[in-house]
Amino acid sequence: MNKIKVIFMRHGESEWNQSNQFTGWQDVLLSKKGIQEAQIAGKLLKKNGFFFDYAYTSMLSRAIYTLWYILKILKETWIPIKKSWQLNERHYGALEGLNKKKIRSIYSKEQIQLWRRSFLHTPPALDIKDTRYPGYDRRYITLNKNELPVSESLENTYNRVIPYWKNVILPTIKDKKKIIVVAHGNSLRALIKYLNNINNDNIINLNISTGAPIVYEFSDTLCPLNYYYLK
Ligand SMILES: O=C(O)[C@@H](CO)OP(=O)(O)O
Repeated sequence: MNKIKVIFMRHGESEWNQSNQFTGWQDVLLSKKGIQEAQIAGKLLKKNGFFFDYAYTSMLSRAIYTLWYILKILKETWIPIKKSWQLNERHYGALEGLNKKKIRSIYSKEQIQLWRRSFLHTPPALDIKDTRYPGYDRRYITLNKNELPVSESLENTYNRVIPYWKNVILPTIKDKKKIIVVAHGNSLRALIKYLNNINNDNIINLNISTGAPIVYEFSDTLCPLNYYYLK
């Protein structure tokens, strides 16, 4: 059986990963370590003979820059790159910008863990008058009000990522194109939940590392088989 390999990758470490702040849709840059992770990932992909016809990423700089570093190393900066808000990190609502450890003085560790890793719990919402509301960001100008989040559970994230996977990414794979998807911890958790049929209780245990390429293998009829981190 001829396996189809698709690369999924979470962006390299961001400045806010480093300072331990909730990030979500806030557009922060890669840290120095994050840039190195992206470059190492590019070299690893090159060494393992990967090449791409098409790339997918989010509207957020940390994912876009990660992809650029990889494509630069592969000498494939010329391939089409499709950037979409559906691949963005989950919106972290009013938590965006706050320190993940410091909020333990306000909320219990268990509550924070449910917001961060459960499927159904939604972090406290942003007020739409808040300057962090994505409606004020020009890059989301084409989104209607229902699509602009004020906070998202993993379920809400899943509900935008999976239709995008089915309607946009999958047809490209069916068309025999080699693809790479550079996205975020929670948009990728949603995607892997779907592909691996992980139930709502078990998804709490799935974490995705920064800057590490994941090889996802599909059968020639596009049935999800398994995945592993490229070593
Ligand atoms: O802050 C975020 O946007 C994400 C990813 O860094 O955090 P978490 O690991 O809590 O989902």
